[in-house]
Amino acid sequence: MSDHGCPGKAVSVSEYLRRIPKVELHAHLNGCIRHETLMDLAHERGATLSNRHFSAEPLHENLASPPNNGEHHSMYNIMPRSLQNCFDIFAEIPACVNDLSALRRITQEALEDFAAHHVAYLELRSTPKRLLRSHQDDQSQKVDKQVYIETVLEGIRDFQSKEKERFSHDPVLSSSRLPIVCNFIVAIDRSQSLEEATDTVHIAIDMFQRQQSRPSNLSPSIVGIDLGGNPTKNDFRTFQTLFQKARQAGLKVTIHCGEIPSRDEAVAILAFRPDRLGHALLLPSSLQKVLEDTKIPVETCPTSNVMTLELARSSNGNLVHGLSQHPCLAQWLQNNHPLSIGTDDPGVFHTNATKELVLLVNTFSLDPCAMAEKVADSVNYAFCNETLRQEINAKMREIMKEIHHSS
Ligand SMILES: CNc1ncnc2c1ncn2[C@@H]1O[C@H](COP(=O)(O)O)[C@@H](O)[C@H]1O
Repeated sequence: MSDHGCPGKAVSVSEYLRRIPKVELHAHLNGCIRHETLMDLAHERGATLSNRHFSAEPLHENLASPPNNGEHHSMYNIMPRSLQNCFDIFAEIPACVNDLSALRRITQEALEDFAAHHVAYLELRSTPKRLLRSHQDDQSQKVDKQVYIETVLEGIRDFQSKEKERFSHDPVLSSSRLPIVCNFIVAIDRSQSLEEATDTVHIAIDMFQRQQSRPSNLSPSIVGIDLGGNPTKNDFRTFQTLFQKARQAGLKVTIHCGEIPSRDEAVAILAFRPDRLGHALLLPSSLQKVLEDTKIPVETCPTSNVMTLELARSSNGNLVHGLSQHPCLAQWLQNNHPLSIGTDDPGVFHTNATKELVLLVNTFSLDPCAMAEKVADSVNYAFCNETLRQEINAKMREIMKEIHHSS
């Protein structure tokens, strides 16, 4: 171990980055679905998934010339995942996740996967939908969007109590990671109508206000509202008064921004001063300056950005090469802009919370310990209350010390 408490050569950088406690603030529930789960759900529901996007082959077998060194397989990705491909994929998922049991399963598995990568604090987001109670039910039997949110919250609560139970019986587990704490962000899909979005925001405000009357750090909470979905559809300004209303009710706001060049919309988003921004990629330089001056935290998602901006096309899917072409990350890192590092859609982009950090460290030759600090700092941009923030922060620092001692 070196003097400042960071690991020496006892563990590899990727193993060190796997062990450290993480904060995930940008993950879409239906983007987290495991490949096998999607296949199972499609099979059970008689849905057909397109071969182009859901090939059953393991990823590296799709490589034209797979790299020899196994360690580097995960740093390549040549599945077609342009922005359009992503939204084609999202259009196929509702036929598979069409009932509450599927929703329960994907919620449990998403938490399991983040916990396996030592995520200590997670803000999961999802667009509430009208689903069937059971996929065998008649199409007319759909439950409302509030039941969708309640089902996800219940799934989180169940997972957290199972974690608590496991941690109380397993001292090895307790010394290796923290039990995951998860809150929920209600997502608005911008391709939906204003009427649909209004309905969702009203449900979110109503549930949020009821939750305020019985505060608890043990139960998952609705903490914020997000605008996402296909950026070529609609505009933030269509929904702005709704976001204003949500903010007045006390919900935090995060907005997807700059996934395609769209100057006027970006001006309006920045003037609104969201609590966080998703991606913030293709802003004109004058607006990048506004972003940096206002210090609005950015939820950056490295693999997602490389794929949707198609930055690895010329390098046979080499993510490190792709990320080195990122329009703003190098500058944000250099200027110490507030960042959280997210997976976005781990099921779609074949990524996980560890891989995102390895990719960043490899691309920008970062010190892994400085990376760990940056990740821990990002709890400061979480939408949770101060008590919980401080509690998680303190626990993360404590377990980081233990990891440094044993590395
Ligand atoms: C690739 N970058 C992205 N940009 C914008 N929106 C995205 C996204 N990735 C995911 N979503 C949004 O999240 C939904 C899937 O999860 P939920 O059904 O809500 O759980 C997508 O349909 C889209 O609206």
